[in-house]
Amino acid sequence: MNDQAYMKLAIQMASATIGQTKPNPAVGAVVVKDGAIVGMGAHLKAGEPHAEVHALNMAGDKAYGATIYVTLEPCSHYGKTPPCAELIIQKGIKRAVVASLDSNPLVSGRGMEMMKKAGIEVEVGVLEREAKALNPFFLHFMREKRPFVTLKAAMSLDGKIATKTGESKWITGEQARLDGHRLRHSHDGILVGANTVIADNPLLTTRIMGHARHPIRIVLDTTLKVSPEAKIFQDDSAETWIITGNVGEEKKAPFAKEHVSIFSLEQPQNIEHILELLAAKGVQSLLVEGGATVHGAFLQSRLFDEVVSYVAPILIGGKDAPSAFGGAGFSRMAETQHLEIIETSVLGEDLKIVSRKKGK
Ligand SMILES: Nc1c(/N=C/[C@H](O)[C@H](O)[C@H](O)COP(=O)(O)O)[nH]c(=O)[nH]c1=O
Repeated sequence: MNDQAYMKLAIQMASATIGQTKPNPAVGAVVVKDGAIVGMGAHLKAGEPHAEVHALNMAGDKAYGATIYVTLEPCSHYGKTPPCAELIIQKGIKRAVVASLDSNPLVSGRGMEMMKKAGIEVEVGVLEREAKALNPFFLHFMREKRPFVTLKAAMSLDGKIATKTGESKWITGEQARLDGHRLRHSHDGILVGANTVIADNPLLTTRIMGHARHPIRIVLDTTLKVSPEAKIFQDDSAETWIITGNVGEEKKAPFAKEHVSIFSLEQPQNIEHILELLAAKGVQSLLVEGGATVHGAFLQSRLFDEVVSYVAPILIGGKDAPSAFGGAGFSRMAETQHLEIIETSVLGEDLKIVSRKKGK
């Protein structure tokens, strides 16, 4: 087996732990000595040993003079566990092959530096793209210090998300809706506007799939006009946050529940401030389910990274039927937001289109 084959194995192990290592990235490591695998491991849970520790423990004294393959640059800072770069040095590893550098500018390259200084032969970039695809949200969050934002919309062929009377159940079929729940599972937070809560009274939990993680439910409601009777406040199977303006304590009182938190912002419609607040609360990825007004605000701010569109082969029509992106919109073609389609798939009778801003 060559470097790529061992790195592929490390990537495969890491891919099996995606979601369970939060807020840490999924990482895999393999230790090879004289052409034989003598240690392998993946980071399993935040606060527990990193992938390199598991692999090196399994290798024991065979680690001396061996090669280690890791999907992410070994950590160089004292977190909950001692730095892996130091452990790699102590164990006498001869060569370190790393797929991708840490994207946190504060530590990027430091682990490599430490190992190089200790005389270890280091190499970066083997299967880098595949390794980065393991943790798009974590890498983005470390680099941009704000959540990775996915805008999700389910629409008709003519781009409508509801009829002119507000009906929307259902536009897309079961498979597309199941896929939408997988998006909920993989994101830390799900955000909707007050109008969606009032119109749909959604639960916003991850259902219709196996072991599911519920994202934190976040409602943008500048004047706190939603009802405390809404499902997301009555149902305590997931946390619910309201981001609002400066509203009086008496308005907040009816929402006082264990799983409900209310955050007031000076500018509750400022997407940048909203994302700063969520980043400070450790939200690394945010799924925005709309509706049109909220999607319009994110479009105007251009602070989003991916758009997931589920398109159903139905025509709704009507100039008063809402399209997926409301708000002011752009007046000139030169201002429009360009994306690139990175994935399409057919789900039942519907089409799923995943687009990203260029260079994401
Ligand atoms: N109307 C459609 C969608 N509408 C999704 C809405 O944002 C809202 O989440 C729904 O009311 C579902 O809420 P709950 O969490 O399941 O209770 N999403 C879809 O994928 N297809 C559609 O046809």
